[in-house]
Amino acid sequence: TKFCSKGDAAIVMEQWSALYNQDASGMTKLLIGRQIFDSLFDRVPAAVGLFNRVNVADRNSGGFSAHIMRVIGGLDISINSLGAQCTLSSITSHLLAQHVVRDGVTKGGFAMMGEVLVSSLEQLVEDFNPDVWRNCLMPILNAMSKDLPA
Ligand code: HEM
Repeated sequence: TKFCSKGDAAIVMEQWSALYNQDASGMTKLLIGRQIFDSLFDRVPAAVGLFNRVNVADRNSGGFSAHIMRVIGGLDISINSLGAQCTLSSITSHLLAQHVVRDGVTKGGFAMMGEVLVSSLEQLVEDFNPDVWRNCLMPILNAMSKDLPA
């Protein structure tokens, strides 16, 4: 299997930046993130409880909205670093460290997040190619979760 070739990375970065860029309003970014979390929670209702600290009980609250923006921001800088291996690996190891300390966060949860991202982005990105996106998202998510429990 070939993981995220330069050509794949270029497509993903370009398609991502068409969706998530400086012209997209904060509200648009929040809606993208909310859709991703809603579909994660639809598939894995048990995951909701992991986010009690950030007021997941009210998904429109400031606390949960701010959480969504931290996550989507982490995804954004990761995708934007697909062409820069060193930068990407320092970002993913930082994100890994931020998750290792959270009880209940698992590799399985990240695998599910990968599927959720692909199916949500499919509806938002023009000319979406799921294989290309998988090739590039999986290494990011795997690196972010490599020391988590299964
Ligand atoms: C695209 C994948 C993901 C990215 C980029 C991401 C990014 C982040 C970021 C930036 C934070 C804030 C860290 C901090 O301020 O300490 C965070 C917190 C957290 N993440 Fe993730 N995350 C991802 C996926 C997941 C998944 C799949 C789970 C669980 C199944 C998860 C569970 C959590 C939890 C429980 C917190 C702590 C919330 C709190 O502040 O109480 N994350 N994540």
